[in-house]
Amino acid sequence: MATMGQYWTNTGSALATLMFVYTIFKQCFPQFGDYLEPFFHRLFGFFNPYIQITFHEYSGEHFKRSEAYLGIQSYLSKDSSARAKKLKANTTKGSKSLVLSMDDKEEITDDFEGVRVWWQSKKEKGTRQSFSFYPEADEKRFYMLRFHRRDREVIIDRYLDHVMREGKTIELKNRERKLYSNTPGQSHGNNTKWSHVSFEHPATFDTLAMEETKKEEIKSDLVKFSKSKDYYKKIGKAWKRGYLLFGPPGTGKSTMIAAMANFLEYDVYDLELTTVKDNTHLRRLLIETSAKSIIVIEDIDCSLNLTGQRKKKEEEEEDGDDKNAIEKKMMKSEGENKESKVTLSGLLNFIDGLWSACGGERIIVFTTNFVDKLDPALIRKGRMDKHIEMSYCCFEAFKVLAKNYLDVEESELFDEIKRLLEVEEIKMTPADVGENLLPKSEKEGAETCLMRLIEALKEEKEEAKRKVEEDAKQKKEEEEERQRKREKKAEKEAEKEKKKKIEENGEEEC
Ligand SMILES: Nc1ncnc2c1ncn2[C@@H]1O[C@H](COP(=O)(O)OP(=O)(O)OP(=O)(O)O)[C@@H](O)[C@H]1O
Ligand SMILES: [Mg+2]
Repeated sequence: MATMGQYWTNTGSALATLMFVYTIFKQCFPQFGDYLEPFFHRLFGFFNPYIQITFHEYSGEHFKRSEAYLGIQSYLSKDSSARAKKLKANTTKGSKSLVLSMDDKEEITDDFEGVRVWWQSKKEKGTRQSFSFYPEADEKRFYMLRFHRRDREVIIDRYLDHVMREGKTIELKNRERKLYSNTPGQSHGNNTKWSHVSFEHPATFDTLAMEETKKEEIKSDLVKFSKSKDYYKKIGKAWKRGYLLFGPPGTGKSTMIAAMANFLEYDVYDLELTTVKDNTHLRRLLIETSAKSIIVIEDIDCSLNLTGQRKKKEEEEEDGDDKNAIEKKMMKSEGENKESKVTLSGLLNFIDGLWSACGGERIIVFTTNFVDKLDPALIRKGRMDKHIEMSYCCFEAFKVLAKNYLDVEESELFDEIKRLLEVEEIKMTPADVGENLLPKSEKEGAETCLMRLIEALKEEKEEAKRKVEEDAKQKKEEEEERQRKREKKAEKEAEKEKKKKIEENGEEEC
């Protein structure tokens, strides 16, 4: 098959001859020039049935590289690296890897719906006359697309869209993902702004300790969401989804968020509500988030006074450890957010108000240790669409951790661990299980670590037993104390009654 280059050489010489004849003719018979020009144009068109489109690297605005050029570069990178003989390797801003593209004057073909097109990478000298230390800066690069004029419709209507779409997908895949936070250091007036670092958390669903079925369910929910742009449009809903992750500390809520972000290749916005000044500031931060991102609010139960009145009432009825933990968290958050005026309704608007639809393809995640303490309005379905309980380590989750930490899939010690977790129902968080499995020195083998875990589980059992006994003892003491108080009160009442009667009798005698 002749390349476009060869074709062009042949056609080019025919056209050059034609041009030469036309120029001579115009010089000899200038009076006929105007009449014959359209005729010559048609003749040129006859010899050259190919149409060409150029895509320049800089389209003029603020020295910004043209989106179309970058899209084409990404699109062609996959074919170029396989087929072009001369390649250029570039690092693009925000890209995590080298982008390979064809070098200048290289040509590759592409086929689409049975139509063949030719792409060429070209450069031309700029028109600037001044001397430059950087001759390259004076060169204008562009891609040239050529196709037969009979394919015009396919190319204009569908192929260019296809190139842009595919190019964007490759760009997104190559981009360096970011972790944003609204830290007080980055402020604008009184309002904090997003600042970012590159997102490099290694957690994945493979390393996440959780039942396989639950993991699969979450993964397919995420995939369904990420592919449902048209569906959300059809049902008239903004393209976003809310997840509520709840469970005790150390059960993997934050790890799950990282796994979700890595799975979908989304950016993460870690929103610290306590540094948000008011609802307007919250809205501004929302508008500044990009699509394909997860917006996270950790420990929503202790973010601001969102659970306010309801919480106070319930806390009065609360007993035991939960109460102390919440009080501590609330006191901490109250100290932190004296300045913040974000309200519950402001936050609800953030999740599903009119502004929440800008950008699209966003996941909002709340995490909490105390799901029962949250206002039902905040977590109802439609706002937080999926509630995921992160729980203590089960045997299946332990096996994932054993594989991650020790590369062990089978061991005689597994039976004992299974018994402790399933029969004895010992509660240990994946964080604690992981800590026990982590080799503490070069010499420690898998068996030592598994033994340590067994000991820790047994200790945990003893500890739990002791705690139950202590709780029972404390309850008993409290009950005795209450009983003593009741008796004391009754004694006082009786004495009062007696005194009253004596006084009444004395008055009668008088
Ligand atoms: N399900 C899990 N799978 C794998 N590792 C886990 C899991 N849960 C906890 N870990 C390990 O324990 C550490 C703490 O977990 P993580 O921070 O995700 O817990 P958390 O539920 O967010 O806790 P908190 O409520 O205190 O924020 C992680 O660094 C991770 O290594
Ligand atoms: Mg966490």
